[in-house]
Amino acid sequence: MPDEQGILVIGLGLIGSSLLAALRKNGYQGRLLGCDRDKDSVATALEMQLIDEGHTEPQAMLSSASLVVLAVPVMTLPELVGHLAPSVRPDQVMTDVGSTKGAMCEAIIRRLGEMPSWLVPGHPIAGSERSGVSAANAELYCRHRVILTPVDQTAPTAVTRVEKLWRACGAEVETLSVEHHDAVLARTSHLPHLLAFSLVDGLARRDERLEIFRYAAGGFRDFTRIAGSDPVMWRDIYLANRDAVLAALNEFESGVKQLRQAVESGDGDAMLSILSRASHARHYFDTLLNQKSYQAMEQRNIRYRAAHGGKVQGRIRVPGDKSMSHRAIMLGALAEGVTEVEGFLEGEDSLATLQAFREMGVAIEGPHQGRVVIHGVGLHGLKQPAGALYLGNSGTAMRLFSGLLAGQSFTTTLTGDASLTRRPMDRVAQPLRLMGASIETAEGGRPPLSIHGKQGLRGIDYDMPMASAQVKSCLLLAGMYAEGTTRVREPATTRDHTERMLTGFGYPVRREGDQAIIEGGGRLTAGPIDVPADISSAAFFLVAAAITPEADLVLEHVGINPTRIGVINILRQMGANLELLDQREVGGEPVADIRVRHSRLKGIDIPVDQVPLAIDELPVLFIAAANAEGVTRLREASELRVKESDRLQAMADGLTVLGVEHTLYEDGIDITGGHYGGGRVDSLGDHRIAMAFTVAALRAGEDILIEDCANVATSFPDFLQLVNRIGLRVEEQTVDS
Ligand SMILES: O=C(O)C1=C[C@@H](OP(=O)(O)O)[C@@H](O)[C@H](O)C1
Ligand SMILES: C=C(OP(=O)(O)O)C(=O)O
Repeated sequence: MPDEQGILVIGLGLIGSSLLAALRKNGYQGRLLGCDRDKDSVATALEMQLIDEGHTEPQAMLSSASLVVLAVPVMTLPELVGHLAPSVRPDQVMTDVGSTKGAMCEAIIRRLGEMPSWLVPGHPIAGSERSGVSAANAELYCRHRVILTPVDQTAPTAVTRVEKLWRACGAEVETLSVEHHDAVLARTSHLPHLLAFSLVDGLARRDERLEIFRYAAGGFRDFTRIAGSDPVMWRDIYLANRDAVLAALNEFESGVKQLRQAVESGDGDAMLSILSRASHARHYFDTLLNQKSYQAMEQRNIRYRAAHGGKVQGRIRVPGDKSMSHRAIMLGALAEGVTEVEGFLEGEDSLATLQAFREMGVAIEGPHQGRVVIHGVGLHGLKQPAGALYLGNSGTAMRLFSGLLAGQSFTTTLTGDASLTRRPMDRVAQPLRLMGASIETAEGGRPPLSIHGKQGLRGIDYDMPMASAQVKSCLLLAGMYAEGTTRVREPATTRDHTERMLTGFGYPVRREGDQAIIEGGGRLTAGPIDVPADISSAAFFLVAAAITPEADLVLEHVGINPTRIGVINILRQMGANLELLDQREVGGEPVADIRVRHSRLKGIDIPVDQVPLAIDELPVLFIAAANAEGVTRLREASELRVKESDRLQAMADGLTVLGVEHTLYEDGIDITGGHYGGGRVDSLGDHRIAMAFTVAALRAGEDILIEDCANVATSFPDFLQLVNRIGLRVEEQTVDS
């Protein structure tokens, strides 16, 4: 709570009186004072017990408060500040709530010569089309943003006191410069209001009998709700923020022009490209608003509480393969024709890839229940995106994009979240430079990456220093744009989805021993893609069933590409009871239903050739090892240290918490199986670590709390529902951090 000696709110409209209501409700103990020129508003505020004392003259109450909130219209604010300034004491602080800041500050400077140090310009981003003291709402600021725009003269202590005021009402406080605030608000608030006013006015004037209102459907209602707002207030906003509003209007008009052209010429693809980009952006905005996206959730801690024990029984299908989902969008976008994808993974990683192609002008329908339709633009049809492409948490996306963007005629920048920004990108930047690409990285070869177009790539012979399907795929994609032949040699077999899918799209990739070979200058032809369930997601359930007495589980339609089945080979070698049922081939990829039952596991030395084939499944295989008899040894797995987290360290730390005996090495780990307990482990924001420790709870002596699990949404959005469905008891807790 603010430690103010009385808070005075001048202006008892919705904003001012809601602030009073919120302070009252949240337990502010000092005196609340209110002032409004309209004496009825003062009387109502007293009656509603929003204020302890009220008046129609601000001067009369000024000395009784240490903090004053000026909740009056923007146009009258400079005059009021000028009028009160001579009486302000050094211990007093004032703030305002106006929705434009630049013109207000200028007008105050004109009156007073400079901005007073005690005035903190502010703007709560909250409101409603309702107005007046009787609409006061104590929740109005809860989880809403308040933007403060202090200037050079503003006293930092004054800013801190105003921040405290708003935080006490549940608001999130942020600071922006005056100019930045006005430009952002012009786009996000002033422009939409202007459009709503104009649309209703235009339609209503043209429709004498006001038929539109009789037949207006939800769309009209939703779009025009804000046209009911206070006209005087909005006139003042447009007078005050003229230049920024005009700039926003210019951008809007050029967007409408594009859409108009598409409608006029009947260009369905152009329409779809604009509409689907907007629709997706709106849904994305919704998940941010509802705190559903992991990026929004990252601000808070999503914690899993996994009860110890539980059973594993049933028949489930885990979501689509992440590696194939990324590649389906990429090749579909670059193909000629329309690609229909089934089984697409609607996780944040593959959605980031999808969004990036929309930003490069590709029309994509969906995803809807795993179905995506991509209107390919051909190998040379991508358009330069307006800004950097944000690839979230996805190493696969960033590395594969590097290859295909190196072949474009425009320049792009690739960025990602905090985890991706720590991951090594030199492994792709260096060989791409050998092909003639021009790529800049941040220090240490980390993202962001800037990839300059028009470079004229040439094929190379490349010996990969590490077994990485991402590097191999990056170079094969660049190889399509290169002159001559590109050969990539891998030190151990890695997943070959790129090669298979390219071949499926009519672009041949040869295999000679340990080399994948592609010729430049070909083309891709669209075709349907059926993405099987992801064996990396299935792995959590394979281990869950293998370690749990009486378990019997069937996982449907799982991809069992030979370059991905390390987890099956390793578990079988440990003695697991796995059956591959109804093996079949779907769209060039082998698929099976996998039945797993409990059996006694024994420790093994994991064969090194299986490491790349089980690279993402190793964390959960450590849990199998913790439940096996004897020691399981892993070596030559230092790649685990450069994934979403340092997975060797993250797993070792968690195993220590549970009391599982182990020894960590630079490139591996020894784990001795046995009984273990529970405790609080940290996933370090890594989805695979979070899910591995969830599975560990099945055999733990006590519950396991897993911190920082929002990231599970990147690869396995329904994980919690599925584990609970088969018999684990895991609940999600949200902890504000
Ligand atoms: O090509 C791919 O789709 C992937 C390759 C692997 O990475 P590396 O190539 O870095 O080993 C794997 O860990 C990642 O989850 C997906
Ligand atoms: C390593 C992984 O993904 P990426 O490299 O795409 O971030 C993973 O999913 O485990």
